Amino acid sequence: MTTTPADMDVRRITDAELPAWMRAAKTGFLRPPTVTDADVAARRTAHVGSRTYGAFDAGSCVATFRSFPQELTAVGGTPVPADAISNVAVLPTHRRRGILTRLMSEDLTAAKDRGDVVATLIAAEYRIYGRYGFGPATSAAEWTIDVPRTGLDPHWPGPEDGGRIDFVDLEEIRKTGPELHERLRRGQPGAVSRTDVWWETDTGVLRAYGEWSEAFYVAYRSADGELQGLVSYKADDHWGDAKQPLNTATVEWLIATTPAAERALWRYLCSIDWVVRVKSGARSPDDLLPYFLPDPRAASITTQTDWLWVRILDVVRALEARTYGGTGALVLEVADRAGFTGGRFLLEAGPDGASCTPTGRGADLTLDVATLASLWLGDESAPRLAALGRLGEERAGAALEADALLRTPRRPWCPDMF
Ligand SMILES: CC(=O)SCCNC(=O)CCNC(=O)[C@H](O)C(C)(C)COP(=O)(O)OP(=O)(O)OC[C@H]1O[C@@H](n2cnc3c(N)ncnc32)[C@H](O)[C@@H]1OP(=O)(O)O
Repeated sequence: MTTTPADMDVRRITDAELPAWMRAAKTGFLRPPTVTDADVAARRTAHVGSRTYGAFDAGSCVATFRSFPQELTAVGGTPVPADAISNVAVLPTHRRRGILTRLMSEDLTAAKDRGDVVATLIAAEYRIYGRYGFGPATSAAEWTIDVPRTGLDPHWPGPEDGGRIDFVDLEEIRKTGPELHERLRRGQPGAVSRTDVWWETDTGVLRAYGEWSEAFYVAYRSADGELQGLVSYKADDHWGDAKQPLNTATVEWLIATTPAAERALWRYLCSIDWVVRVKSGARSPDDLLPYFLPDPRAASITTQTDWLWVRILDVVRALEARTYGGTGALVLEVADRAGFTGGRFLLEAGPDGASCTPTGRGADLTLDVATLASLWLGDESAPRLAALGRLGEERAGAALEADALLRTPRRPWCPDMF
């Protein structure tokens, strides 16, 4: 007889259950399910501070879910506490019986009780998370650069601006990377905090996710010696029939705190002997990258997708945490089926911040909490959402006013996958 979630044990796992939990997670993600003692030891370290849930049917682990504390940068630079969700999997033998719904409900309820302002995740498929109040809040684009077509001078010996570019070893990355990333994410709406475990995993200290191979790490320092950019990249080994090198360099991540550092690092990647293609990795859709090239068409977008999904758990704190593009007032009627944070709110916003209070005034705009997430980080256009029927305009002109307040001059960006 098919069991339902009500018959199952849905709870935090014990330490002894970690190997079975990992096997279920790998199976759900269609990865070879083998789990070694070394994998378990690494995962145990990686999970410190996490909330690791499982669903058990007659004692065997059939679903996995994990959340951990994170900070998400709001527009204007204030970090808000987030419940970051990852490792969501239900075995194909147990799908579509409501197990994810039960796990999500437990985790979001706990996050709300803890005082997290939002929950965050990167969705495997578009249609999974909207029903739980998540909306796509940032997007990502990946460019492939055809290096010979860029028009860049192949004789380039290094930055013209007095800065320098050097290889960096793993120890140095572990030392300087976190500090540079902190500087970046505090000024980048949509960016999330990186844990020590992230850096240890990236640099091979912690091998919790299977195979690891060392990337090339390169730093850009400005003329006065300040570290302003880091890139991690790998290269393949592809040669043409007539022994021409046709290698592709693939960026694992590139973080930069100034346009000069971005320019220099992309220029560097396009100057490596043997490399004829550079794949940029997931960038902001309005990244400067193509316009660093004399011929921007040499960089074509090869992937464009939604990226960070946000579930607002506290409308008042979320709207008060950010800054706005102008001064104005709007009444928002926010529907939240799950009951965490819906209601009618008066938003009185200005360039330095806002107040958001429950109100009895008539609504200017009506929207679902998931739609508010798409507006909150400044990525979406309110008139576009109105045209799609996702935003109800109760007062003529309110969508345009919302756009002027909420949308940002540069699009938000989350550099991380988690
Ligand atoms: C943050 C992350 O970790 S992203 C990774 C997510 N994991 C995966 O994609 C791995 C493969 N997929 C799975 O493991 C599972 O299918 C899950 C986790 C996506 C869904 O788990 P389930 O237990 O089947 O979900 P559940 O039964 O609670 O579904 C709830 C509703 O969502 C719908 N739904 C669930 N998954 C999907 C999907 N992939 N596409 C469309 N609808 C979906 C169900 O049809 C159901 O709708 P209904 O309420 O109208 O009947």
